[in-house]
Amino acid sequence: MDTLLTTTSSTNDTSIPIVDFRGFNNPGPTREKIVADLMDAVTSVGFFYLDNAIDIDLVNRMFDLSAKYFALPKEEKRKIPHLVDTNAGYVDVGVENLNFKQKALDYKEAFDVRKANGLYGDEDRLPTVLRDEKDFFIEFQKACLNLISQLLRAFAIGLQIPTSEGGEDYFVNRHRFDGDSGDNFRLLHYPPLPDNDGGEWTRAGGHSDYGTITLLFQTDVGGLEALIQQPGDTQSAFIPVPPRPGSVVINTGDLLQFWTRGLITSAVHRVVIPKGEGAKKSRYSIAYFCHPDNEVTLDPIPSPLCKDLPDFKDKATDTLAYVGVETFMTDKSITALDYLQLRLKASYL
Ligand SMILES: O=C(O)CCC(=O)C(=O)O
Ligand SMILES: [Fe+2]
Repeated sequence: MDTLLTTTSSTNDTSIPIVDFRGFNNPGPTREKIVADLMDAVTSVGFFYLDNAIDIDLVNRMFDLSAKYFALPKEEKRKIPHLVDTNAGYVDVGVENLNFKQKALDYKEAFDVRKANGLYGDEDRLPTVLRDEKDFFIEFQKACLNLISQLLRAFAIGLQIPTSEGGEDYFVNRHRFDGDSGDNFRLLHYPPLPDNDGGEWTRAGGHSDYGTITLLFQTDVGGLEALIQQPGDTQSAFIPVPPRPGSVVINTGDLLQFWTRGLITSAVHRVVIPKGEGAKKSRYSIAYFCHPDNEVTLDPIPSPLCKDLPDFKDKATDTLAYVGVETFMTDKSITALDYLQLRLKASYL
């Protein structure tokens, strides 16, 4: 599995912005440039690659562990089934369909760990292979959370949140490290399609992410695509987000879109089955879905950049209509936890 992050795909032919995070921790012109680049990326595309952001050895080790977990017999994995109430446990093939409007089901399996009750979730609901590596598991999640808190600061700076409202700590104060939230750490495996299966499958149906931001680690097998409207184009189209070795893919989720009245985009994305021989290869990915503390609401934030924007309902509804969840928009004061549950209930069988 050491070769997982060596890839022959190229990122040259994608319009996904690439941001170098080196130097973010020192206030000054480099940091200002990084913040401006991030804001450009999330207000246009909602997806970007972040270079020099996380220790890639940790990521490779987590992929090794993930492969070990998914290699377990199905009966073993099914002993800890996913429960929607806690959003934790094993998700079998076809059980979660990220786009319930489309006919094709998601040919993937996943293991979800929640942040409540400690970083590693509910220990008694961790399979032995993961429990044996508890310290590493926590170290990895801490590395993700550390990167996330830097990004949350970057967005608060970029959105010019007034000091009286918490300034650069605005989002960090609502994503407390030890708070209970919908944070979800997810190992994903897209197995090769069996020959002559006859079913109608995709890898992950088109959807937007439900939280604040998502960190996504990919291996050498591509297939991730984001729905984007390029400058000058009248319509959106899916463009590839190929693996970029050493880099993290980051996308902004629905909550940032609601909070900023649509200034920040929550792009619809999907994972398609590669054509030809590629379909015979497993794809592994790892996601850290960052959510605010459960009680935070979807109301707009105090940013001068979005205070005069029209109600974001139309733009947000566009995204949500794609997956069929538009009705709740009449009530923006629902909490992040309510919203998460609404989206989960819509996607699980
Ligand atoms: O596996 C991937 O690359 C993306 C998965 C994804 O978008 C999700 O689980 O929300
Ligand atoms: Fe996603």
